[in-house]
Amino acid sequence: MTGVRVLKNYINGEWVDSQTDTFEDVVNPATGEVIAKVPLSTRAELDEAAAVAAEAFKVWGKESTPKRGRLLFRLQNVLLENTEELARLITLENGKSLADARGEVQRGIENTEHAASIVNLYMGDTIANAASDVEVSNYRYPIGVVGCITPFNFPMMVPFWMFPMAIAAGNTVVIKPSEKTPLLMEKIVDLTEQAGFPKGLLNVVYGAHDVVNGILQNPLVKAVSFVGSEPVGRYVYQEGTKHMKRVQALTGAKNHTIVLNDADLDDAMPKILGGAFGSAGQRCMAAAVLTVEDGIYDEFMARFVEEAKNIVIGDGMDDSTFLGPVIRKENQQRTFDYIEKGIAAGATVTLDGRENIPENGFFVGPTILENVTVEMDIWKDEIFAPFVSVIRVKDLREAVDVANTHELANGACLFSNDARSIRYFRENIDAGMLGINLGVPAPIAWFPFSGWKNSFYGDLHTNGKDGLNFYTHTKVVTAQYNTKSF
Ligand SMILES: NC(=O)c1ccc[n+]([C@@H]2O[C@H](COP(=O)([O-])OP(=O)(O)OC[C@H]3O[C@@H](n4cnc5c(N)ncnc54)[C@H](O)[C@@H]3O)[C@@H](O)[C@H]2O)c1
Repeated sequence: MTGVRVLKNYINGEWVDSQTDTFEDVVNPATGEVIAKVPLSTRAELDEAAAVAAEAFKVWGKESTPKRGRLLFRLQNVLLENTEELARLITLENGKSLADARGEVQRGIENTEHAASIVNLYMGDTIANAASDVEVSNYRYPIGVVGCITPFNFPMMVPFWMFPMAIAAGNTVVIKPSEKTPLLMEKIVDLTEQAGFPKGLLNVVYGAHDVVNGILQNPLVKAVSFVGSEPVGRYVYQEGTKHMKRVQALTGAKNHTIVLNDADLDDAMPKILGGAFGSAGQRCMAAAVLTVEDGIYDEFMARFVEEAKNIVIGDGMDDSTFLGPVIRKENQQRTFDYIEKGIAAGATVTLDGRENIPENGFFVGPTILENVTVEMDIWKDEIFAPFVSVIRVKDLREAVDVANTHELANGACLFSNDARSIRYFRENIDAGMLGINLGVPAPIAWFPFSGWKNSFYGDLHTNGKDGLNFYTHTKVVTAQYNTKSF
């Protein structure tokens, strides 16, 4: 393993070599070049990280809420000083354009700010007069060690949905970033050290199935926050709850974007292109299916295809790039296979992502298939690539029915300026995150984020006040003070 840097676990404030004999390549998807090796940490290393975090919790769990908030505000400041370096690191290992990476960094910073702010406001509630002379208070306490498992597609934003809020609430953390994008977490750890994080507060191990099982089965881990694909999220939820953990699992998506006859195409077009092809379609809010109303279909498609053809493909490091690569060669091949599956099932390829792509790296051009039906795999499966399935619908009702047929109901978008249509959409669509005249509604730290049906398993969502609730448990104290005798 000469020449390529090998990442280390981060346990109790120290970088330590993994004793594993299994490593994976960290690859720049724009070039195929191996840029580092990541260990698949052993179960013993995970257990050690959990034990260290449990020890650190004995102190951190008793710290005052202002102190916890201040630590996170310090982290926020350090992050603000390093935004460009963070964005470049995201692009290097994930492939997304620098513009997308910069946006991701901002959202991570906002999540830190939100966690730091909210913790002093929402750690309990009181009813002063619940009954005659009776006061009821709901006190919130941290739950202990939190396990965080994150995906490759948002190596900064998703960890920041989790660990700042967990730490603000008084917990300690073992985080396992995706083995495909581990470099960003290494940088984040450096920044937490600069911010003054105490030893053991945040620990990092790597790997996939074995180490995730370690997190799910270790009795010291009290809650698990997962974001990733549906099959893995389902497993994490089932295995975690089997081991009596509190689990939230945000999983896959197949978001439908509805374009109605009255849509303002000048406004809608760049947003839909961004939703479909931004971050190479590797977003849980990607516009994977377009349902377009009959009356505007031809005009919309003519413009959409023409503009998709003009998208600049290349290394995300180049500021002019709009569409970077997908994460791995297998993902590229899998996407090409879906084009063939679509053709075999009767769909029409309007724009073929196998054509006009750079030779090196794992690129897929903007891909558009028409005449798609809900029986086809290209509609059913989350392809997670710059691949759009288009369905012509007769009206909004049909569009909503199509979207509601899908089990991966993370988000949905509507392009219309008609108030009645907007209300019908909002009231009848079965999805968690809605965009009105927006291609992709970005997660906002101050609001919950999660989908419906199989896009989310668990009870309490990420972000917003729900985030704090997930990382705490309550003591409700009912007290009678007998003040009547005063
Ligand atoms: N709902 C959301 O908010 C949201 C946000 C971001 C990403 N996602 C989803 O994440 C997916 C893309 O990320 P990904 O490809 O990294 O997901 P993934 O499910 O392959 O991996 C997610 C995490 O699980 C681990 N993992 C992988 N295989 C495992 C296994 N067999 N057992 C245990 N752990 C395993 C990975 O190491 C990683 O840390 C997409 O499905 C996307 O929709 C969802």
